[in-house]
Amino acid sequence: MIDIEVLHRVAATLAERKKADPDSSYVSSLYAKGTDAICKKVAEEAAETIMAAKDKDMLHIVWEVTDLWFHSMVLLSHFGLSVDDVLAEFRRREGVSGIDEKKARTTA
Ligand SMILES: N=c1c2ncn([C@@H]3O[C@H](COP(=O)(O)OP(=O)(O)OP(=O)(O)O)[C@@H](O)[C@H]3O)c2ncn1[C@@H]1O[C@H](COP(=O)(O)O)[C@@H](O)[C@H]1O
Repeated sequence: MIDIEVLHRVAATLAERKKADPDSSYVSSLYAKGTDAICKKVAEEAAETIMAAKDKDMLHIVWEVTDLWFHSMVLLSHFGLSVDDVLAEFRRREGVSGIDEKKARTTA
C-alpha cells in the first residue's frame, strides 16, 4: 500500500504556493484567479472522470481522479482547510452505513 503521506507533502506544497509567483506556479495562478476558477477546474475534472468511466478506460480513470483530488485539494487550501479535515470526516463516518445514516437523516 502506498503511504498516504504523499497527500500531506502535496498539501504542504500547495500551502507554500500561496507566496509564489503566479507566472511560475500553476497552483499560484489558480489561487490568483480565485474561487470560481478553482471550482471550474474541479467541475471539469469531475466531468473528465465521468467520461473516462463511461469509456471503461482504467488508465484515464486513475489520471482524472488524480486531477480531481488534486484540484479539490487546491480548493481546500484556498479556503484554509486541510487534507486532515477530510481524513477526519472519513474517520468520523467509518463503519456508519450510508443506508443507516440516510434513514437517521430523514427521520430526524
Ligand atoms: N499534482 C499536481 C497536478 N496534477 C495536475 N496538475 C496540473 O493541472 C493542470 C490542469 O489539468 P488539465 O488536464 O485540465 O490541463 P490543461 O487543459 O492544460 O489545463 P487548462 O489550460 O484547462 O487550465 C495541468 O497543467 C496539470 O499539469 C498538477 N499541477 C501540480 N500538481 C502538484 O502541485 C505541486 C505544485 O505545482 P506548481 O504550483 O505548478 O509548482 C506540484 O509539485 C505537484 O505536486
